[in-house]
Amino acid sequence: MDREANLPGLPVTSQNLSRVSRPLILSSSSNCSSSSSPDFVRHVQAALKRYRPLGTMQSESLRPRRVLVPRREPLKGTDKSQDVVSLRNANAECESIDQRESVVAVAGEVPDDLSISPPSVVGTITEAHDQNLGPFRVKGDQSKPDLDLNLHNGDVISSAFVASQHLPAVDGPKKVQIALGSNVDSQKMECDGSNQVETSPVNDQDLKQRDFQQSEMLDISTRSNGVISSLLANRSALYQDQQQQLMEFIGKDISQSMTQSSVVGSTCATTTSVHSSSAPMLYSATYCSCHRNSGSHMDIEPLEEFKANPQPIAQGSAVRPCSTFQCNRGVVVNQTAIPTQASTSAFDTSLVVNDNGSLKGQQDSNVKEAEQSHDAHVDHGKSSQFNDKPTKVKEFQGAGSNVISQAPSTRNSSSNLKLEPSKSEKPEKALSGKGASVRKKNYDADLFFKVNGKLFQKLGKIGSGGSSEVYKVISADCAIYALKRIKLKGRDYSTAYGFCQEIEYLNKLKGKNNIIQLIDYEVTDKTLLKEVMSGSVNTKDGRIKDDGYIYMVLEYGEIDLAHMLSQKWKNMDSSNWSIDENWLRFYWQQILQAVNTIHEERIVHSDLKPANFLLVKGSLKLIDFGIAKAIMSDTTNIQRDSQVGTLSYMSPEAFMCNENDANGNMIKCGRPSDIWSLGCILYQMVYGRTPFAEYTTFWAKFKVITDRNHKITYGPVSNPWLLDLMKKCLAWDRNERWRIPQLLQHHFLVPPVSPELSLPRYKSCKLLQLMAEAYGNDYETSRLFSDLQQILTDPVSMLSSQLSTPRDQHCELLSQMSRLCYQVRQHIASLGKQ
Ligand SMILES: Nc1ncnc2c1ncn2[C@@H]1O[C@H](COP(=O)(O)OP(=O)(O)OP(=O)(O)O)[C@@H](O)[C@H]1O
Repeated sequence: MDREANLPGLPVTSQNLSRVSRPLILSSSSNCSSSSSPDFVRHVQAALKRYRPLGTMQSESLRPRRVLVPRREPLKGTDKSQDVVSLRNANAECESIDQRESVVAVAGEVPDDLSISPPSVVGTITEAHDQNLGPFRVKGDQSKPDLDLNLHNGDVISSAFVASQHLPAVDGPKKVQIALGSNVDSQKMECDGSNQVETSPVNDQDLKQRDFQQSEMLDISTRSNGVISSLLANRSALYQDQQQQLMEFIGKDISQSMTQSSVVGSTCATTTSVHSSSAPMLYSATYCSCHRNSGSHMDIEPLEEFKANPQPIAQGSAVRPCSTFQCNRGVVVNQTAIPTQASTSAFDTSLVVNDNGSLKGQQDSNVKEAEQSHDAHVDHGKSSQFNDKPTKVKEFQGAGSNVISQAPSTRNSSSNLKLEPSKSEKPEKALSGKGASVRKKNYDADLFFKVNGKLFQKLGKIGSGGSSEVYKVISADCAIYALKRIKLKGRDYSTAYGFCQEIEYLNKLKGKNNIIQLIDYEVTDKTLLKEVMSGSVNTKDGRIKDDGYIYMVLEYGEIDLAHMLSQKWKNMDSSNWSIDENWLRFYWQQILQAVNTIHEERIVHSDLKPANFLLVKGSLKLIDFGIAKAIMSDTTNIQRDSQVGTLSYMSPEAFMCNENDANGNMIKCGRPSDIWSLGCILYQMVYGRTPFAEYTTFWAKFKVITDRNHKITYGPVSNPWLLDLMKKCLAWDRNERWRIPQLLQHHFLVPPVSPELSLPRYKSCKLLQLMAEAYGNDYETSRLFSDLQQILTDPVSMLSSQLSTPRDQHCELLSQMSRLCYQVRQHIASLGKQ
């Protein structure tokens, strides 16, 4: 497809030159014809008349088509001849990319209650992770130079063509025509074989295929239908309306220049031409917005200062391959709506990209929804030039150091790049309940999250929990994070408070290296956050009606324990499995340490399960404090309104929370409840299933777990200390469960030396020494002695911080001692009988 050979070069005219300085390159047909090749314009008009009946606009917009016809024009004051620049799409590349993209969401959660080696689950996550780790290259049509993408499976992938290699040396301004189809499934769009960027004369067919999707965009065809003047008037009005909004938003007096731009916009009317010396930037915009939203229109508009002070652009400043950057691990990231240095290129600063990536022809109607959900295809109104530009520049210039700049891409070049203001610059409602202000998105919400003004590009969905979606994202400085997004709308207030509390806990736990670290967060409903943070939470009835999200930027974890476990079991030959004790010790200790950290902070997690331990750079870290509770200073338990947790890991008291026990005391949850959950996790690590996995319904589980006489079955294990450890955690009576400091000293983690060698340990207690000499070879007796020894010699480590007063703690120690003495007595007695 070398149609560029056929593209007639435009004659170099003074009008062409002057158009370089025209800010909004939205010249009317008449302007076009006067300022450009008359033949060219006639072509355009003829084509539009023939192929753009108004009624077909939407249906035609279904077609993701074409067309980049960048045309070089000389700079003002230069005498360089025009060149035709061709940009190509590579459908093969698109296919590759999209195939990978379809794998994005594979890393979902595995069931909490993992049974041994469920292959499908294991396979899914493993593949996802493996693939994530393995960058691959997508080579497209070899005839098309330099498509060289490093991609991550599961990532939202942006391709980058090295446009500069498609382009002749850029000597002057370029004219670019880009058509983006829309209304098409994005993947289909991107793979659509017709999505070729053709370099061609602007012929009828091209124009026919050009998609003018947005009603407020001036469509040339409407002009051809004789309504141009009214549309122009509308357009001008709309544009002024936008300006008004912007002015309100940024509070600046830009009325004069805005008026000017409005005038320019309206008189220039619509054309799909961009004249700039910085064509790469245009491509960059094209490329960016085309990513995923292949069917998008893009409106490009010059920045205000450019309009106000049109300058020809020096070539050197024009070619700034900054639209995409390649970050570590081969992730290609585009820098979509991120203009670079404002000062260097008038074209840069002139870009306003409206990426109306609606899939099914939705326009304004879907904006609200799209804004609510970044997953939806979104209309991206970008008004960066007026107020957000400095921020954006600041935000992303920081990325430079780690970035391998690439020339702009034409990958998704089925763009319809329109150079006019558009109503599609959708306002983004500030999501606060009251006083919602209107601001405009200056980024592609389909590709980016903005948290506290910082952009994070989506690389893929990691998983979703009961209440959230978690994405892998990359920041401007190329750091990978997990971004947890919780939708507030429709939730009851207490749940929403809980989510905000998670932020509170994570803030409190900052710097603790076995807790996932919160990098940044934003609660769009400021009132809600304020209430939680100030502790003035009055549980309101009803549900949250306003759109609102909680965004949490977190350290990124490679894999969670649930998936590690299923992988482990998958790798074992199930007929001949035996647990790897060192592996178990290694991770069990980390689990204990993580939970110890929060217990020391008087936080009960309440939802401990393998999926909530993440492997971050080789260490397990605890996540998901969504239902965690702080223990009030005057108690050892937390108050819960309802049963919470994940069934398979819920303690008996969590099931019976707030009920009365046999003595009429209210059953409460506290740290022992977490210990029970840990016992379930340990059990699962040992046997590959949770202790009550065979009871599948809620009621069956409820019944058996709350039955104190139910005996948990333990399969044989080679190490009796391991068995003992599980029993210590899964004692039905919460007072009998060991606390974490004890568990960290348990002989499974700290194996005892042989009885003879351990005798000196008992030196401090003659009674124990005597007993150990007599019965030390018996496993159970030596275990009991060991526990007794610990209470006697190191009671401090046994003190439970859950007990508020020293007296309670002493009583508890004595109770434990008497229980142990009783057990020793019983056991020794039984030995005599054997
Ligand atoms: N920091 C992170 N890094 C990588 N993956 C993460 C991270 N945080 C969460 N995930 C993944 O997302 C999943 C859901 O996260 P999380 O448990 O925090 O959400 P949730 O909505 O609170 O879920 P739940 O239903 O368990 O309460 C996790 O199981 C994990 O696989």
